[in-house]
Amino acid sequence: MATPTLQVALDLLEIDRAVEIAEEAVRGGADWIEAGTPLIKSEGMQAVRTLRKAFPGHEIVADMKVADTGAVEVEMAAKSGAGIVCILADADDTVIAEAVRSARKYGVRIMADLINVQDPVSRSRELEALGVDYINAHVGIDQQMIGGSSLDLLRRLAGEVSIPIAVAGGLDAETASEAVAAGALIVIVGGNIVKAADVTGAARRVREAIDRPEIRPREEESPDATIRRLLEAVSAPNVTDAMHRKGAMTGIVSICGRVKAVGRAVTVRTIAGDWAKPVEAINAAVPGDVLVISNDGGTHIAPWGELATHSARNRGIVGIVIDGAVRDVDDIREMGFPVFARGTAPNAGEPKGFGEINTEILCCGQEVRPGDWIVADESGVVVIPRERAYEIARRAMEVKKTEERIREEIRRGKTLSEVTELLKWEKRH
Ligand SMILES: O=C(CO)[C@H](O)[C@H](O)COP(=O)(O)O
Repeated sequence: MATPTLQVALDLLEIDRAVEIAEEAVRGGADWIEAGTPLIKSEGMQAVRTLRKAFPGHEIVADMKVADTGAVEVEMAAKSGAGIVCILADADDTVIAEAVRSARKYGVRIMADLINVQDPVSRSRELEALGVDYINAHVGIDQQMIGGSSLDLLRRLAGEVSIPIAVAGGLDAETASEAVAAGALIVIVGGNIVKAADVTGAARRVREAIDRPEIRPREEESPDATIRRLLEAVSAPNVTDAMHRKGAMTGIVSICGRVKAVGRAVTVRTIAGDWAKPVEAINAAVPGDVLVISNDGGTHIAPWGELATHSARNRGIVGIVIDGAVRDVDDIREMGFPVFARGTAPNAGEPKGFGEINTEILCCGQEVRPGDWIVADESGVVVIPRERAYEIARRAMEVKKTEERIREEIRRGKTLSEVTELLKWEKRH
């Protein structure tokens, strides 16, 4: 069996960082170096030229995702030093044919990216007939966030074409190994190498895994369990970043300091000083839920205290969020239970029974529906609409991973604005 090729995809915006990361990835065993589409869009063909110069002994892949003007775009990449140029498999046959003619003229190869192709098997056969050199079974980053799997796509292609098959899309050491076992000859890894603090270590793990391909039995996980696992691993700031800075409640703080709550919302609407519905809602919850109480934002009278907290904890509720006040703060702090509130007040009011359980509510400026996901930590409380929970959990994990590499570069001595090239990316008016 041929040794599989490891291609590291530099999906970054800054060429200097890309070169540094590529050097580390090569030390870990990367063979081919890809100028990722974002890097090419940010830096232009200069990205390809710089990589060509920095890595004279390595194949440079230009992920142009060519959709039109096949000849000229392949020529640009070839003249800048790419040995392989990526085009969109979905492009019209005229574009593919022109790209192939140009590739033959300039001595480079063409990789066709199957991203978003409706019938990948028959399109791959057509591409082979058109002279494409490699097929890339690729599920894009946005598609991965809603559960798209490049391994599933790859398995559909196995044995259908005779040109080499590459695979890309969210691969890590384990899935890369499975991909080779399923027939991939080129394994393309982006985020799970380039976002790691230890890029060399991450590349080495993938290298070792693809050199010993195997299919490991995978434990099935329910969608809710996946969402919870991911959200428990990220912070409330990671989540709001993933939601384009949306979803955060305002004017609410953690009563117990460094605690965290992740769960589906059981919602309660009541009036200030009426603690009947909040306490009744404990019975409506299942283990793992978070109670979210809209209490008219009143901070002079508390609908929640230590006995309710005690009862909620017994029920398996993992957190309380109150658009209002809480009391018995000393006892709750001793319990270390995640309670988030606008403020504190010693008086409790009366159990009158106004309001409703599990209807849409407005809590600290955010709409919350029953079953929406809540992530609350010392930075604040964020609401994730239930229908986007899987996607946002995946995206929040990507935010966290991106920060790992930035943190590492700051640790090595760069300032944050240097790492992110802040001045360059200020919005132009
Ligand atoms: O082409 C790409 C995105 O369009 C990426 O380079 C490719 O998906 C590999 O990156 P990752 O491993 O992060 O998915």
